[in-house]
Amino acid sequence: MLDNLTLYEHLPEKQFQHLSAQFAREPAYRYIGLKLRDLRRGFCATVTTVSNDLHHHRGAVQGGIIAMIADATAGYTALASLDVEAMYDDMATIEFKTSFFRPGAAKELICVSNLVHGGNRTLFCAAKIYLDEIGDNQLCADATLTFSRLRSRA
Ligand SMILES: CC(C)(COP(=O)(O)OP(=O)(O)OC[C@H]1O[C@@H](n2cnc3c(N)ncnc32)[C@H](O)[C@@H]1OP(=O)(O)O)[C@@H](O)C(=O)NCCC(=O)NCCSC(=O)Cc1ccccc1
Repeated sequence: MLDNLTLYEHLPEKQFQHLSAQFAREPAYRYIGLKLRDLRRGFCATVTTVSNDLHHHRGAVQGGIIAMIADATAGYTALASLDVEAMYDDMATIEFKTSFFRPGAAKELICVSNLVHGGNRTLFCAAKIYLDEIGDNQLCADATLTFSRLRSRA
């Protein structure tokens, strides 16, 4: 999906299984058809098959849905940035900004996200949403997002 994927380490199997199973169960993601494509340490990629139900009146994907895709993908980037010992901690989005460059007119929306900075309590991520394939001419939206780590009480 990306040329420089080797920059990102694979997660330990049990952390990968836990996060990918949780992603697959997320009700809101299932509702819009958002699927996980890759999950590594500090990196996540997703794909959403666009149905007409996601469209606004001009026939492209509604902006809030695009922002949701960025939030979901970056949220899992943040979760996948944690050490395996902390794999049951969670994240809460506390802020994000999304810039829209092109209408979301596509069969698929591909989102790739990476960790920009991970502190003990606050994690900063970036996300890009592409139309159908990854490439500068296909860039639909760009987001920056901030997450607060919720430590597991278990
Ligand atoms: C937790 C914090 C971010 C910071 O709180 P602080 O500034 O330190 O303030 P304070 O301590 O005064 O607590 C205030 C209230 O916060 C809650 N609460 C606090 N600690 C915990 C905790 N450990 N666990 C659980 N809840 C906790 C609790 O209700 C408390 O109320 P209370 O005092 O009991 O009546 C809070 O502002 C918040 O929940 N904001 C909403 C975030 C949100 O909903 N974002 C959008 C969806 S996230 C998403 O989907 C992204 C994603 C994608 C993919 C994958 C993963 C994620």
